[in-house]
Amino acid sequence: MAQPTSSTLTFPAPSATLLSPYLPSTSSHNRPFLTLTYATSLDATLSLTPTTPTLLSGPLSKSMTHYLRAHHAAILIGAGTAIADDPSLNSRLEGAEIDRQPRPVVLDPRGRWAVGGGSKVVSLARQGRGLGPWVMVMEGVDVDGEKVRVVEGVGGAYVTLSTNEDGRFDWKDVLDVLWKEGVTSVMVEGGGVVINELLSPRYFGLVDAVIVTIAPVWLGREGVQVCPEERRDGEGKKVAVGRLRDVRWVPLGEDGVLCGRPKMDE
Ligand SMILES: NC(=O)c1ccc[n+]([C@@H]2O[C@H](COP(=O)([O-])OP(=O)(O)OC[C@H]3O[C@@H](n4cnc5c(N)ncnc54)[C@H](O)[C@@H]3O)[C@@H](O)[C@H]2O)c1
Ligand SMILES: Nc1nc(=O)c(N)c(NC[C@H](O)[C@H](O)[C@H](O)COP(=O)(O)O)[nH]1
Repeated sequence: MAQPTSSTLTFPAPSATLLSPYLPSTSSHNRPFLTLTYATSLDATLSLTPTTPTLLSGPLSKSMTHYLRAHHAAILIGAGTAIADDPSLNSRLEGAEIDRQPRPVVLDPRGRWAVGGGSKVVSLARQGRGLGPWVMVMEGVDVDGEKVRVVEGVGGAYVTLSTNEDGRFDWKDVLDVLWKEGVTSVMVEGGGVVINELLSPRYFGLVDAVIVTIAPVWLGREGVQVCPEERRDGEGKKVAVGRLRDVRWVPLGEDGVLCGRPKMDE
């Protein structure tokens, strides 16, 4: 079988069938269906360091990511990933025309992401191969006018959102903004801060599906690790944060893809 190229990826139908129960369904709770997805090493690490783009997914699981992107209305990342990776945030799946492209959303409360004409996401939007990004910033932050011009020039927007005392958005507010803009599903791709926050006891219940690619490699210390805040019962005893139910393992090349629906332990 031909290896997928970076511009036109295909995802085999039998694998797509295995993933189908985890794809977004009509939301029954007035917020977008939220899929949390990422690739991790055998030591639960997302990247070698916070600023080192690290390819973990093999060709087939990379195609899966683009298949998933084409099945969500939005793709969301934190500013750390936007800065470290200069990601494309579009779907390069064969046949994913502009009407199947997800809306890129970046949580960037302080407006740190240096989004400019040379950013991949902007350049793809200019070519009609992706949508302009929505950048969520905190109230009162002074965003450079040139960045606003570039983002708005490709149909994106800077969106202001209130923060808590730690300068963080409440995920319910983030989802609320997206829902009001007509976004019915969002694929959250990372990075570490975002993933660990969504897996924390406070937000665990917001995640509808988890799809994790596990690559056969160890990255060692100093990487960005998936390790959410601990959870304690009424007596202060440590308990598991939660687990996945309706679990399915999908082998994709040398990677294993774990799918499930999160459930917080009673
Ligand atoms: N393997 C993978 O699947 C994968 C996926 C994504 C990123 N990565 C890697 O992860 C690394 C980056 O991870 P990271 O943890 O440094 O950054 P991150 O992408 O999680 O971004 C963190 C930043 O996002 C913003 N943010 C996140 N949650 C917020 C909230 N609730 N409210 C307000 N702002 C919020 C803040 O600015 C925060 O500093 C990079 O090396 C990248 O390559 C790997
Ligand atoms: N599925 C997956 N496998 C990986 O090995 C890896 N490093 C990421 N990382 C996710 C993160 O969001 C990256 O920034 C985008 O994967 C960049 O990829 P694009 O240019 O958008 O295709 N994701």
